Amino acid sequence: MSENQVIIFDTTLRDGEQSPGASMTREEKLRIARALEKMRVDVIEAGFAMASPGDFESVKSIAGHIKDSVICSLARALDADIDRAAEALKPANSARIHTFIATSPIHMQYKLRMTPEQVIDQAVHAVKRVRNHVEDVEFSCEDAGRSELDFLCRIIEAAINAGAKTINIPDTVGYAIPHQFSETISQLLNRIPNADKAVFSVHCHNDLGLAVANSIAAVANGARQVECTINGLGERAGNASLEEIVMAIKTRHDLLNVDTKVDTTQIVPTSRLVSSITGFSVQPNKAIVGANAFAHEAGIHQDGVLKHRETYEIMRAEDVGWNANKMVLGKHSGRNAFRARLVELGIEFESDAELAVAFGKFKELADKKHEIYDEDLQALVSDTQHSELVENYRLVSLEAYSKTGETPIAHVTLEIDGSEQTASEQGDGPVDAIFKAIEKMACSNANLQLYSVNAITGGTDSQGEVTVRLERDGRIVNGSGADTDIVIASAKAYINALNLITSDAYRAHPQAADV
Ligand SMILES: CC(=O)SCCNC(=O)CCNC(=O)[C@H](O)C(C)(C)COP(=O)(O)OP(=O)(O)OC[C@H]1O[C@@H](n2cnc3c(N)ncnc32)[C@H](O)[C@@H]1OP(=O)(O)O
Ligand SMILES: CC(C)C(=O)C(=O)O
Ligand SMILES: [Mg+2]
Repeated sequence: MSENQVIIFDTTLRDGEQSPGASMTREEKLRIARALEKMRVDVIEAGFAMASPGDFESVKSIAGHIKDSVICSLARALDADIDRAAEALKPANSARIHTFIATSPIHMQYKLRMTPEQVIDQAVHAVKRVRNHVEDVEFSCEDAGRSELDFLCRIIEAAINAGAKTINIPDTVGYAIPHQFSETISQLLNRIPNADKAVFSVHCHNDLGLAVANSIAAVANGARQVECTINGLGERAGNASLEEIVMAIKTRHDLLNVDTKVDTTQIVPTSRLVSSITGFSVQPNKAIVGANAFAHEAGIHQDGVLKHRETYEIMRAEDVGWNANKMVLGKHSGRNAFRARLVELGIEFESDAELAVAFGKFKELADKKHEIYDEDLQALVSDTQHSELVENYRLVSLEAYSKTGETPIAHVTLEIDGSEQTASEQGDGPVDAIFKAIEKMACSNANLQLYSVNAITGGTDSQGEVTVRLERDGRIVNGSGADTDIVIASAKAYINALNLITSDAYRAHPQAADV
């Protein structure tokens, strides 16, 4: 292995599963292990064989099916744990046993109730026991982040002499700070006489939100294995997230000068798999795999990205498994992104003035809705492009009232040929009452043939698009109206149909009447 390669040790199936509520079945673990293998993760910690018969079977099953990654089981520094791990790993192509014991004063005194000398003896015994089963021994100093440096040097030297090939330095409770943690790694590598006989690894927790920063600081100072989990799943605030570690190493190769073997295009599919199996959703602003990680809504950013992607992106969405980056149209978007999206949808404006009108309507809509979808744009543009239509009827205001047990009533004010009129009507529902009130003023004698409502997009803040079909003297028109308020959308659609059916242009070209 090149000295510039960082081994990616995934512990989603062991430490990730220790996250309360994240327990997985054997089949689920196997699916995730297959995804990790496809991603070319070097080592998969498949479980803790001693923990339960189910975990034993999971480790065994993964060991039997996964051939391209090393399969590992955790074991306390106890013969029974180590033998159980070895049993579960029998079917593996390449097996590793990861044995550990706590080395911090607080853990040794209160949890293990052992002296430091006893802990060293037990660690050495455990490493030797593992060596009776497999060559590939990993030894961890649990709570190394709060352990004394001199003691770490002593126990690690002894563990390497006993046959440990990987020495893991966990920051078990997420206590470390990057510059301090990197100093610890440097000191260990410099002071332990046989340090060159083992790969130094780190395993950081995220209690202070520093798991990735600490891991990267350690890599910069000589650590060559990082233990991490998909989506940062793990005990309490989680472990260092695999996707962040791998992409930091890839993106800042200029600074770190190391590589991993990971196929980064598998990151997003694997993240989704872990999220769907555990039910732990990924927050939208999560680095790399969050829904917004490659999305831009701000007009200035969108403009920059459209002109030159790297102005606001340090990675390519496609490199981590997204289809592409995303321009989200919303209230912070600008004209350039608006126009670009419309061009993609095959919609072009004849003049800048027409674009300006549509953009104005878009901003009004964006103030009411979180996100504007393609269907919203299509409805909005079709509204704008029919604006050459002579508007004999214009909605000024409406009020609709409905209450259980009472007949709905609507008060509508229209501008008809320039002057305002108001009418009130009752109906079977608020929409029926509105249509009756409009008809009372318009006296179009048109027949309502169709009324349909579509939620343009999902969510209760979605725009409703209403279609109203009117017929008069054999002429049929479809009017449409869109609004976040479905009752207003209905009135707009009816009035649009009235304008169409009374328009000379449409009278001259009846085939244009369907919009
Ligand atoms: C930092 C980490 O993530 S460490 C891994 C944590 N993961 C887990 O604990 C998940 C799986 N664990 C389990 O299923 C159970 O705890 C088991 C099966 C391992 C052990 O269960 P039990 O035998 O009932 O013991 P229990 O969990 O109550 O206590 C742990 C015992 O292990 C001892 N112990 C803890 N770590 C080690 C170690 N590395 N080496 C040796 N003994 C240890 C404790 O001192 C305690 O011993 P005691 O019973 O003599 O006081
Ligand atoms: C078992 C060890 C490596 C661990 O998970 C930790 O210390 O956090
Ligand atoms: Mg851990």
